[in-house]
Order: sequence, then structure tokens, then C-alpha cells
Amino acid sequence: MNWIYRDGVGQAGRMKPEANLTGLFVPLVTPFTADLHLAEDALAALADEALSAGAQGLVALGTTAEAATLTTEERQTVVRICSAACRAHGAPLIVGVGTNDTAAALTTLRELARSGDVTAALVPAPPYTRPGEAGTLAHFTALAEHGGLPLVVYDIPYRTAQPLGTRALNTLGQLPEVIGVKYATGAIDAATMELLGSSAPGFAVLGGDDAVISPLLAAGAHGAVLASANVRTADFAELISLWHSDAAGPARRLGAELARLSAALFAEPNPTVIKGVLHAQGRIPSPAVRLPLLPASADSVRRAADLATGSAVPPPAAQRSAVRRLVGQ
Ligand SMILES: O=C(O)C1=N[C@H](C(=O)O)C[C@H](O)C1
Repeated sequence: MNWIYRDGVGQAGRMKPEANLTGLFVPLVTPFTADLHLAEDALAALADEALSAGAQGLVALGTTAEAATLTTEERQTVVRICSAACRAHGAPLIVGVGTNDTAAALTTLRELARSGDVTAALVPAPPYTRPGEAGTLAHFTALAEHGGLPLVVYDIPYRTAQPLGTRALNTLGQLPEVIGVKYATGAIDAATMELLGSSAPGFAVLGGDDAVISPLLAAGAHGAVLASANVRTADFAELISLWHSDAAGPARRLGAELARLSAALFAEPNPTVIKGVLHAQGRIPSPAVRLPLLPASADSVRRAADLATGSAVPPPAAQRSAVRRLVGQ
């Protein structure tokens, strides 16, 4: 990765990594066999399929990967498989590092940095502890200064119980090692617009709330990390490129269709429905998840699977009626 000096902002003498955090990043599920062992071949296939279908990069060990219930050895295996796929495609790899223990997070970051294969770590505000904004800023500052890896801050207060205001996010964005935020506050509101209008150069805003990704891209987000993109990867990549090329009409139509898919995929705790759909499509050996997650109901999987096969961009109504006339319906 190249490192560049930043103009005017940031600490003197420290540099900001030039990582291209635009486009779609797919946080892969971790496929299991029916008896809950890691299905390594299926994971390798998913990684290759996502990158071949137009994803810019991968996220390993996200929430969607059930990282919390993987052993240390399994986590290393997942990172190794995802690294190999990213290396083969020349794509960036982001790895989730989620803990409320700053020292433990530092150890993990340094190990990942040593591998040389990881572009950045995706780090949530420390979950559960609720250290307040000042403690959270101190946590990220320690990780940025001593972890040895570029960081993407994961702002997801409904999981961590630790909100971050726009000023705190922008303060983090000034740190040379912080290259972006995965923004998943559950809303697009005045704070979102302030962030999109004020973030530092070299600091990417990546949407992480699947059902509202289309309006967030319309408002200027650089890209997205979307569990839903385990399914219909190419269409989510297309949605981002439509908004980035100002093709608002087709982007709105595709966005509305994919929002229905995301709502169906999140009808039960993530990633249970996604795994059900991938299994129904024959892409993973079982829909199995580890406790405390329970497999999704057959109804939820069926509803989402129906939407998962939808066509990419539905034609506008006028074109649809012209087509119907042509085929005599
Ligand atoms: O694992 C991820 O990365 C994501 N997880 C979110 C969640 O489960 O809350 C959803 C988002 O699409 C990406």
C-alpha cells in the first residue's frame, strides 16, 4: 500500500495510507458443515465469487462472519482463505477486530499487520463497556498509533451501545491511520448529512445499514459494507456504480428492489437468513449457525430466496408496457 502525506491536517510527520475505499465490500458469512465445522472450500468459493462478481474487496470476520463464535484457529483460517482470494484478485482485505479490551485489540492488530495481507481493520466502538466518547476516542487513538494497521471505525451504536457524534468521527478522521468509517447508525438524518459534508480527505464513508444504502449513496457515501451483498453481489456493486455515475433513475429503481431484498434478509438475526438463502442456492453446505444464533425459519428463507433471484434493474413502467404490447400481453 502507498502512504501519502496529508495536506494541512493530521499530525506532523505521520502519513495517511492511500487505500481506495470506494465501492462494495462484502462481509462474507462463515459457512459451516451441518455438524458446525468450518467449511473451508465453500468459504474460498464465496470469496472468489464475490470478487469475480464486482466487489471491490472483502471483509473477513465481520458480524456476518459470526466472528464472536469462531475459535482463534478458525479466525486465522478465515483470514488466510480471504487473503488468498484478495491476493489473486488484487483486491483489498478488511478484517474485523471487535473487542472492548484495548490491549487485546492491539495484540490482534499487530498480528494482522505482520501478515502483510491486510489493508485495514474494521474496529467497532468498544462494545458493552460504554466508555463514553472520550474513552472511545482514546481507544481508537491507541489502536491507530500503536496497532500498525490502517483503521476503519465501525459506528454501530445499536450493537455497541456507544454512540459517536459527528465531531468525534471527524476527530478520528483526522488521525493519519484512520481511513474511513462504516456508518451504521440505523438512520439517515442531519448528523449523517453533516458527516458527509465535513469529512476529511482520505476518510471514506461506507454505508453499513443495508436497507438504506441507496439513499446514503445518493447523499454521497463512498461505498458500502453490506451483508446482503453475499446474495446478488453484482447488483449491489452496480447500485454503487449507478449512484457514482449520477444515473439517479436506474439507481433509484435498483435501490428500491435491493432494499426489499435486504429487509427480507434481515427479517431474523443476521446472518441466519443469508445462510439459509445461500444454502438453498447450493452455495454453502448447510445453513448452520452457532449458538446463540438459531437457524432462520423456512418462511423467512423462502421469502428472501424469492427476492434473491430478482432481475437486476427492472425496466421503468413505460418500457414495461411497451414490452407487454410487443409480446401481446
Ligand atoms: O458483518 C458486517 O460487516 C455487517 N454486519 C451488519 C450487522 O450484522 O449488523 C450488517 C452489515 O450489512 C454488515
